[in-house]
Amino acid sequence: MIALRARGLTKRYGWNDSLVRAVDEVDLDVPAGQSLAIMGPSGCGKSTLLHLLGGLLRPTEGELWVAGRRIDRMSERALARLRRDHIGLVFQSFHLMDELTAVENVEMAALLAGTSPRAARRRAVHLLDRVGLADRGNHLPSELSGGQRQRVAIARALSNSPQVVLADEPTGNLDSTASLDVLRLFDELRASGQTLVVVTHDARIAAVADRVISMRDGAFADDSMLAGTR
Ligand SMILES: Nc1ncnc2c1ncn2[C@@H]1O[C@H](COP(=O)(O)OP(=O)(O)OP(=O)(O)O)[C@@H](O)[C@H]1O
Repeated sequence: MIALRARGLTKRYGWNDSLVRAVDEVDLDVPAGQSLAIMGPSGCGKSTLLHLLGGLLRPTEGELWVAGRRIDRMSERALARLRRDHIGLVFQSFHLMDELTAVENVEMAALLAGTSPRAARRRAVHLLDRVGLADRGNHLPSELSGGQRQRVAIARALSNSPQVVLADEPTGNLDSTASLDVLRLFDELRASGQTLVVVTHDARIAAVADRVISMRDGAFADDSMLAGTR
């Protein structure tokens, strides 16, 4: 099964002299269970591509399927539902709610999706345990280290059992010890068969991915499958 498929995916900003082809006719197939790292110099289009794949940005041209659904012309309402039900998002700056505890941050999406409070709490506790934070559920984000906050954000991203987890520089704000914790977690997710797309400058994250794509000027410059090496 293909989790993500893009054909001629293009995102342009501006026009005439100020035209930027942030993503330029990209073709991509990510089979379910594959972990993919996207690398490349600043400004090459990595974040734009990830935002397109997550239905957070609309392409200027091209076709895009996520979890078997064509999304490039989907209504905003249907897109919001698709993000809620099938996509997990992890950002560089965590995006946790400061006034909610770790467990409340993780259960929030399930509650909004209509899961019962008891089931949402049970799942959130399970996910915090999975990311190694069983004893931090009642802490506020301000009481957690950067690495712990990012692990809470990853637990939250997993709360809807997403078909695809998309992460934009998940270790970008972390020191190297904290990055290592997040890296181990991504490696565990990869080993468990979670489909993952991670935009990263961190060669250690790329080293644990099944496949690494390098971008240059909005297009793929190099695509290496690391299959067989693990
Ligand atoms: N909203 C916008 N309006 C105009 N241009 C934009 C916009 N967002 C991004 N761009 C341009 O699109 C190109 C790709 O940007 P993008 O953020 O995707 O790159 P990136 O590879 O993720 O960079 P970085 O590694 O620095 O985060 C850049 O030239 C950027 O200036």
